[in-house]
This record gives sequence, C-alpha cells and structure tokens, in this order.
Amino acid sequence: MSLLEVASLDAGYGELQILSDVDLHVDEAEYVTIVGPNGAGKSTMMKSVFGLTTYMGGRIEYGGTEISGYDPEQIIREGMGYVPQNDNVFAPLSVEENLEMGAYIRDSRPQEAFDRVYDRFPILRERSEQRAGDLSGGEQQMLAMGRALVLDPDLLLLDEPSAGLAPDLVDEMFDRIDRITESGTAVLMVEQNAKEALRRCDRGYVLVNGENRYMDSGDALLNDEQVRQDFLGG
Ligand SMILES: Nc1ncnc2c1ncn2[C@@H]1O[C@H](COP(=O)(O)OP(=O)(O)OP(=O)(O)O)[C@@H](O)[C@H]1O
Repeated sequence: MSLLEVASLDAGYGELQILSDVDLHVDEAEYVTIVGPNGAGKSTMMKSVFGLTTYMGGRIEYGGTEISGYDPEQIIREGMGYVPQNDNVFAPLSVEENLEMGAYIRDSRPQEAFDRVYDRFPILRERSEQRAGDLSGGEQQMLAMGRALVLDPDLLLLDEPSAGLAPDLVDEMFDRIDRITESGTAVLMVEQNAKEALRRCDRGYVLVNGENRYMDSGDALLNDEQVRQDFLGG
C-alpha cells in the first residue's frame, strides 16, 4: 500500500486553480522526485500535500487516513515533515531553539530526538548555541531538514533542497538525502537540478502546467528522448 496517495487533486490559491487532476503516490521508504519547468506547480504540489494551499477537489490519503483539507499541524501529527524552499529557519533563534520549534507539538523536550538529528548532522551539534541566521546556506538547509526530522516522520517533503547552495555543496546535500532515504524515511522532493535528482531517486514525475505529464523510474525518465529534449536540456 502507498504511504501517500494523491488522486485527481485540484488545488490552488484562493480562487486561482494551479493543479488539475494530479495523481501521485509515494510508497513506504520510497524516494520520489518531481521535476518540471518553472511555474509548473511543483512547489504548489508540495504545499498542497502539506495543507498549505486551497484544496479544491480530489483525495489525499496518508498512511491510510484521508487528509484532504487537513491543516499542517494535523498533517505533522500524522507523521509527515516539510522543508520549504525559502526562509526555512528561524533566523533570530539558536540552532537548538529551531529544533525545539520542530518538536513543539510534543509535550516534552525530546533530547533523544535532538541527539538523533545531531548524529546525522554533527555540525549542528557544534553550532547548537549559535544564531541560525548566522549559519552558512548549507548549514541552514541541514537545520531545516533536522527540524523536520525531529518528529521522525515517515515521509519528508523537500522543496528544492539544493537551491542557493554552492556547487561543491550540492553533491553533499544529495548524499545526505540518500542517507535519509536509506534509513527508511520516504522522501518526496522537488528539484531544479533535475538530472541529478532523477539519477538518485527511485521514481520521478514530470509536472507541466499543473498536470502530471510523465511518471516512471528515474532512469527511464533520464533515458526518455522526449523528456530529455523538453525538460532536461537534451
Ligand atoms: N501564494 C501564491 N498565490 C498565488 N499564486 C501563486 C502563489 N504561489 C505560487 N503561485 C503561482 O502558482 C504557479 C505555480 O507556482 P509554483 O511555485 O508551484 O511552481 P514551480 O513549478 O514550483 O516553479 P519554480 O520551479 O519556478 O519554483 C505560478 O504561476 C505562481 O505564480
């Protein structure tokens, strides 16, 4: 059974519909990428799964529970994490305070959960008292992921995790995401760096104009002549 099942989803902002009849699924521990041109609706898709857009129709199920129309807090409680593309840390707060924000729906301060995040990203332990806004771009991205991982979600939504990173840090970020998926957390990721994302993922979708145009294994999409020509720069 799929962990996340999206069927015939229509969604947008207020009256403005962006997504039309989108189907998408993510299995347990699966690594799925959404690629597509600018403005295709990729971020809108991620936000819609996480309850941040106007739900207009269709069905979203997560872990067998229908979550269509849920708000983000309810969705977090169902065991999903989300890392937005921009402004994804609380700059004036310390690293550890940012992790605490990730745990706010729990009653206790889960030190063991912070330790798990620190073991995954040791640089965050070193910087735990430092202001998040003073971290490098790559460190902020790790902190944003760490905050979403504090509650040990079954599915992590990542919106352009490599955006704004220096080229030598991009591979490192992809390696970290590989390790997250290897530890059994499913990942649904949007990436501009489409070739590298498709190379690494299990399965991919090509979203165009708010509709899913292609779905196949990452390798099959990379080798599809039409997809290469139209969306991957030949
Ligand atoms: N908050 C919003 N209110 C109204 N329209 C929005 C909002 N956010 C995005 N849009 C519109 O939705 C459409 C899809 O945008 P979206 O950011 O989902 O695309 P994308 O595929 O992620 O693009 P990119 O690759 O450039 O980030 C665009 O036309 C955009 O202008």
